[in-house]
Amino acid sequence: MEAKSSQMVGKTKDNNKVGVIKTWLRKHRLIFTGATRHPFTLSIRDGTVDFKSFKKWLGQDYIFVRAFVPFVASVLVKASKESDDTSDIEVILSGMASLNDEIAWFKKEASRFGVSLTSVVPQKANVDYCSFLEKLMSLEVEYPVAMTAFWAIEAVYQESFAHCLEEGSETPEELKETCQRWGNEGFGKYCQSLQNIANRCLEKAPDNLVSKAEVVFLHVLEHEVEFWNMSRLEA
Ligand SMILES: Cc1ncc(CNC=O)c(N)n1
Repeated sequence: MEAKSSQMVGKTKDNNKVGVIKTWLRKHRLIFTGATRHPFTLSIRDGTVDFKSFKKWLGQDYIFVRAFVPFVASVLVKASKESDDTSDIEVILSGMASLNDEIAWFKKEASRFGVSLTSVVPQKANVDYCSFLEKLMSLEVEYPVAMTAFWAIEAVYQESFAHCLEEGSETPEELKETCQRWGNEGFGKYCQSLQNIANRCLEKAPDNLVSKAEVVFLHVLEHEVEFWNMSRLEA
């Protein structure tokens, strides 16, 4: 088999076969694993999680999700203008619909855990992540770049929480619903659809856009790690 450098970017033969995103996942595997196998989610999986940490994450994530809605709406607008495939809209719209359920779920879950969502103060990592989203909402950000960010944001949660439901995990009963929300098979398929859309866009995109999207992907991973880090109680 011909060895191809994993550093090769752009339209190599390999990219066209496995997709740009797969090549990035290989190239940046350690960083991706840092986001999807974080000590916080691993502590959920092994049952040692501190519920205070969980509550802290819950309150912060509610704020994030509220900011995520207009971001997804901005991706929808870009798709309606720039996409050559009408099914993109349907996938993005289904994501928006689940965010509607998700907001209701956060409210229910917060009351179950005694977290007051109206008094949550956004922490620095959250503010930083939300302003990153804000920048991506700009009309100047191209559809393939925004789509890559969208996929990466969803994929980190999917991979993280699916791991908490795998055979051998000892996730506490009270947290299984949370893990199900992002770790279920349907959410996995939705993330795969987002990845397919991003791949298709990236394959047609000029090299400079592909590089830009790769940088955005890495930024998402950094923000996700910082976001999980917030659940540390001393933070
Ligand atoms: C910080 C963060 N990243 C990704 C997600 C998952 N997307 C929507 O729920 C989330 N809830 N929070």
